[in-house]
Amino acid sequence: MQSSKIEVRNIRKGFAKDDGTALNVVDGVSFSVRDGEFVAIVGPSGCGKSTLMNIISGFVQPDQGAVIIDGQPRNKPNAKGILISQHGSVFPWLTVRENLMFGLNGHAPANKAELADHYAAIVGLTGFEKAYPHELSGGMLKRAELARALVVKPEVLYMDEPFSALDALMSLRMRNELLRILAKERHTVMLITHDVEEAIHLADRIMVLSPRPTRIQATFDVPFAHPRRLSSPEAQELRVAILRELGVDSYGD
Ligand SMILES: Nc1ncnc2c1ncn2[C@@H]1O[C@H](COP(=O)(O)OP(=O)(O)OP(=O)(O)O)[C@@H](O)[C@H]1O
Repeated sequence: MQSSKIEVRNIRKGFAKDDGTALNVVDGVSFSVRDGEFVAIVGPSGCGKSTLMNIISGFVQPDQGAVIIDGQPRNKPNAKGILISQHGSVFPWLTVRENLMFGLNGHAPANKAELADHYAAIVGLTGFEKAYPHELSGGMLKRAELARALVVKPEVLYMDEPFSALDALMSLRMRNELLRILAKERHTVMLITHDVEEAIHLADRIMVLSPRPTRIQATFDVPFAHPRRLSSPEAQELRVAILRELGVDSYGD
């Protein structure tokens, strides 16, 4: 039997509104993620996806419920799980290499630099190790973010709309890059995305969240081997089924 890497148990979360009433956001969400599994979460805008991800990665405390990682309750972030958010997290005052070295404790400085350059190379940033974030294009910045997350060898990668700021072509390139890296270095991944196609391209399983207060409305396995052909009838059928759950009629199916 495969072990559970992440267990999310009946999470509930609300926020206090200015008028003193409560905004109920997450309304009893439970699921588990296997070690090495890639799970994508899609849901309507504002339903509570980021709140749920922030709770699972330990940045926000739930009002009720628990997150269990490797059998241990999780209530604060740690280096075993890295969150890549849509806002980005590289330090603008550090170079690419320095950003990558930042999270590496317990290594000699020369080893840190070597590791940093290795991961810069993995994401295709060779030659830009000494560049500052403002000198990079949007796509390169996302690569730097990804390298910064991977260099600490996280057991879990939490990705909240990581490629949403990129144009369609660059986003597709980044997905392929991510799949290439994951084929070499297996991580457990949780991805939040608006993009159903992105979820079908990348994930082993896709959970559809309901509108706020959110619950899991449907779960779909993605049983297609990589590399995936998103234009295949099976992938298109899955896309239509997921969009239907999201209340969107798709044409051309
Ligand atoms: N710290 C907070 N304080 C008050 N309200 C919050 C807080 N964080 C989130 N919310 C509210 O919770 C709801 C869900 O927000 P959240 O960002 O989790 O949704 P989302 O599904 O990720 O949205 P989007 O699809 O637009 O990225 C929103 O109505 C938001 O205003």
